[in-house]
Amino acid sequence: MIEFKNVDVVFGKQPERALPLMDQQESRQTIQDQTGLVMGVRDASLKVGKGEICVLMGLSGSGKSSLLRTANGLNPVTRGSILIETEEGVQDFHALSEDDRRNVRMNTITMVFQKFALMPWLTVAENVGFGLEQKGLDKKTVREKAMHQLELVGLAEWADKRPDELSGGMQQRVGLARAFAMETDIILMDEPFSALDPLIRTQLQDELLHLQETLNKTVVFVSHDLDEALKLGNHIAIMKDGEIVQHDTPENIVLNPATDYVRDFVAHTNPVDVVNAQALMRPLDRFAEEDGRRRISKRDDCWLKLGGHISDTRLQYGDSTPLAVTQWTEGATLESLPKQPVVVNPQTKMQEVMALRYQTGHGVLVAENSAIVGYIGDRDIYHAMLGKLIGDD
Ligand SMILES: Nc1ncnc2c1ncn2[C@@H]1O[C@H](COP(=O)(O)OP(=O)(O)OP(=O)(O)O)[C@@H](O)[C@H]1O
Repeated sequence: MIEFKNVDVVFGKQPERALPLMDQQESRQTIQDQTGLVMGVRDASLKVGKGEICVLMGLSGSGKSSLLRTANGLNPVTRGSILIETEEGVQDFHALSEDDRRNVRMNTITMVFQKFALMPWLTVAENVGFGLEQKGLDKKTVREKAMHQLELVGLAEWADKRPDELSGGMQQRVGLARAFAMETDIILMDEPFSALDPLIRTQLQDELLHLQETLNKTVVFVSHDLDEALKLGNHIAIMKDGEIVQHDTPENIVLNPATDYVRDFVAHTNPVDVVNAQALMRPLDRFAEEDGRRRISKRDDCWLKLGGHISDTRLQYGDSTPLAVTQWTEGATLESLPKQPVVVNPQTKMQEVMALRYQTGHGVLVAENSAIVGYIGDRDIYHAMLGKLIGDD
């Protein structure tokens, strides 16, 4: 876990001089004109839990890197604090002694940069093991750990080559392997894929998501690419002029932009690609209960009767025969579906939900841990298409 609490970053001599002006909400330009100081970040608060990827997003100069770099001491914190969960408990990073801070940097935090920063005179495996060697691990363990990480990123057979024999994408994979080899809980990533071709970039994003499934790191990831942010982030923090203007789930960023700046960012995003069943659905408690059934739609006189198991659940229109429901498995062919209501999991993408709605002729049910938790009808789909969040009537 890492938490940024009311972090201000000011560059220049005697940076505290900027604080009163910042508190008066003066603009960056005014602060610079009056003090000669550059405001990098103003009052940024953000918490990233274990297993989460938080993407800092914004235009060039919005303060993403300035904020990220406070998390391992590469940038000063002029005011505010950064709390980091370490083996010794939660620590206020900038209040620590130089030695303790070094320990946190060594054992808890790793950073991956845009440029691969590999040492050309070392082999690939030596590059991956470099930090571990600095930590004082013996040569055999270092080699084993390095090889394990190289296997994870599919580069084991390149272990004894020099970095310049590898393509850019492969070098960045080595960068990832090196970061993961440190086995730290927190990984900071500053535009790690920006220098790569689009195709390689997509592959590395997929690989990062795949690794994250098992490694469960706390990741703070800087990007200026909305598609990348939407794909990778459990949460996205959009920054403008040094401030976080919205910190939210990808779905909410797209469906409920907090300001015009965010709205402009997401204007060309198709919600179908981003929104999932969880965000689309209306939770069950939104539907009135009568005689042990819930009324799903007044217009269609549609009722849901929950059973102990999903297989006992029934959807009924008026007095017609109750319909059994069937669990949808991701990737199954739509054409072979019976004309029967389906149940999806909360992560199912809107695109698929719409296809299922169309194919089955019924609304779509959502289940989590084998219990129905919500329902997606046409109205919910229209709302999302119109950029409104579910339930805002
Ligand atoms: N070391 C520094 N000294 C002085 N000003 C700095 C320093 N680092 C960053 N800045 C300024 O702080 C502001 C925020 O920059 P920052 O690099 O954090 O933005 P960014 O959103 O990461 O942009 P980019 O995508 O271009 O990297 C900018 O005005 C920048 O010029």
